[in-house]
Amino acid sequence: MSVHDSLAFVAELPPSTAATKHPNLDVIKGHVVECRRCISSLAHAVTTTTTTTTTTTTTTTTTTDSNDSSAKPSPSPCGVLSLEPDPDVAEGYAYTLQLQPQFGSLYAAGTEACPKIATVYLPPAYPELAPALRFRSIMRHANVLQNTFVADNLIDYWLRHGCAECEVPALTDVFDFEHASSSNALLGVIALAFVMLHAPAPEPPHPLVDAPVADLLHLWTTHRDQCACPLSACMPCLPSEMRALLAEDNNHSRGHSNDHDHDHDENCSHHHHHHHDSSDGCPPLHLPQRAQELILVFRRNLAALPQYMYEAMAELQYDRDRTAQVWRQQTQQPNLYRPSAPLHLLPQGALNTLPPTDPHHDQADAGHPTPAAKRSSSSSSSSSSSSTAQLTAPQQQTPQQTQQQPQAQSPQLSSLSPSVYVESTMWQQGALARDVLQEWLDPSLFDALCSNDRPAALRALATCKDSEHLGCVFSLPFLRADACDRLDREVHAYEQSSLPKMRPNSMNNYGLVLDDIGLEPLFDLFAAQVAQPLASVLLPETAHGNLPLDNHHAFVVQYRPEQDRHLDMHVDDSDVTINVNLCDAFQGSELQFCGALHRPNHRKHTLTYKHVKGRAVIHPGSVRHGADAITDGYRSNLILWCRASRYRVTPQWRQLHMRHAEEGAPDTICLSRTHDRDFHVHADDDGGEEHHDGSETPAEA
Ligand SMILES: O=C(O)CCC(=O)C(=O)O
Ligand SMILES: [Fe+2]
Repeated sequence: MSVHDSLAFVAELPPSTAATKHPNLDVIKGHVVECRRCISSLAHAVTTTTTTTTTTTTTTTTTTDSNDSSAKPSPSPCGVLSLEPDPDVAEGYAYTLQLQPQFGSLYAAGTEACPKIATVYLPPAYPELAPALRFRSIMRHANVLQNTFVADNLIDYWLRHGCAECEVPALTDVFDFEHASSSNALLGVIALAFVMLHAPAPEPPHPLVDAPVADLLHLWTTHRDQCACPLSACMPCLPSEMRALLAEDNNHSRGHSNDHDHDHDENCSHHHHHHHDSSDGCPPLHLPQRAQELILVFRRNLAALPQYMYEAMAELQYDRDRTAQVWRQQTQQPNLYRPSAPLHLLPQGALNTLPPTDPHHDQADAGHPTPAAKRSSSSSSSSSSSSTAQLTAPQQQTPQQTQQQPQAQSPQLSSLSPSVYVESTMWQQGALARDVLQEWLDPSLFDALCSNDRPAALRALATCKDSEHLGCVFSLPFLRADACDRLDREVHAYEQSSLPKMRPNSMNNYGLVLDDIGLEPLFDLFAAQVAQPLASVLLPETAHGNLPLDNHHAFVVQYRPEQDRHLDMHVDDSDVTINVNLCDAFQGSELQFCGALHRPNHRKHTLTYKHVKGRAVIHPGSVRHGADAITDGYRSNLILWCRASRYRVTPQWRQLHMRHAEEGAPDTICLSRTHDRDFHVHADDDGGEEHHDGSETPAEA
């Protein structure tokens, strides 16, 4: 089945589905079978099975085959579509779509069939949530559009245009998004996801391509000069420059008001590309020649934008994989790197009952060199050409082979040995997870995680730093000192390589995204096995809803007096943040905490924290914080932003993000130069600190 064909699917809904209903919840199960003209059939199928419980549905099915019961689906299903209530979330508030491997996966955008079943978390149909917004949140949580900004109007365009080549109708023709039941809307959105992911090139043009000149100018002149979004990239000159250009012209040609031009433009929309040409009776828009030229360039850039975004998305993933692969061959610390594999959560207490990785392993756990220490202590170099070949070798090994090898290979293990890239099944057995965690974690934390009464042990280990105000910033021993050094060394080594460096966010010029250099699996493990239990024991439910921390962003930040010195006040794009100090030979650079996002105490100071090597601070991402300027030495910290994708689609999460009136004047220390419009009203002085672009934290905007 070609990718093109895979666009088409139809849901065969068992008649029984209408029976099991919650008033807010439509349970749909069906087989996805290969078929063209599918979306409309799907729309019809869903509409007819859900209308019984949906009083608000006014969906008008414009499809012609709505009564055509003879349209038999193909006998060979290519996947299973199952929209079910998420058991972990309040009834009706999340859905899961599962597709069988051969159907491909929303996770595997632009690639061939994904080897595992995809699960996509779908938000509820908030009536007030615009379809574009809803769609974007789905795509974000499906990891499809991460790191890619997609303008709402572009999504609206896709909603309205469908995909002619794929015989996918405009989804707004099929679904009444504004009034549809949740299932209707969600399925429409899923359909749209498929259109987007599989639509053959060329991509639909940016909807602004055909926008009236007056609209383009309005957008342009009201845009922020320093915005780093793709729309800015399309503008051939800064908004302020365009404003100046137009103001200059206004002095010459008064009498052509903008309003008048706008009306005129709407009526003559077919002439957008030729404003200076008034052959059909539309009077010309009076613009300086230079502005007209720039508008044309703007249109051309806009037309290229969707294609550019798709390519950027695919390239991003490709580059990331490639960089990680190259770096893994060069690094002197390969024991940092582990294979990518699905993680199976270990139940509480499981860590201490698991067998060691190596059955012949004669070292006890505590007080002995860890497996990694042993491996690296006997390092000798091997040629990089052989390591290249070896890199892929472990994947062909069976678990038995892997288990039989360590005894024989142990003495010759080099830093480039493939044996460190342990067969992925080892992760699933949990044995490797145990070894890895032991290599990294402070023994007290490791023991607490292994404890039979894990919650009590973790609680005893953590110190609440802000009990008076919030009770949600804790500190605890986290990494072993040698693990801090190992990671810091690795970041330095990588810094010296010529490989591409992704900075953690727009507020940092130094530091490094660790997920990009091959450490993603390691931090998957951290998120699941360490952050998760800590968060559920220490942090209020409002941080993450006690839902799986299934997504993360792992990076290192670095401060030196002559480099990045401080970090402006901000909230993290995380539900739970773990911030571990790797090097504490510094002066200043204290971490300041204020209240949680949109809460009355948002800009009230709550806590000053001084980092200690190996210790972590754990806090909800929504708590405002920032780092004071460093005055001497060097500080580096590992930051793990953990996200619970399923929490972010709940009403509880939305509730948390509702704005509350502030309590009195803000504390100066809590002011954010980049996020507070009233910064200069309250700030004592300008401080002389450099400006940062705060695009890290759009939630504050
Ligand atoms: O410097 C620190 O300890 C905090 C860093 C931080 O908050 C961030 O990178 O989001
Ligand atoms: Fe932060």
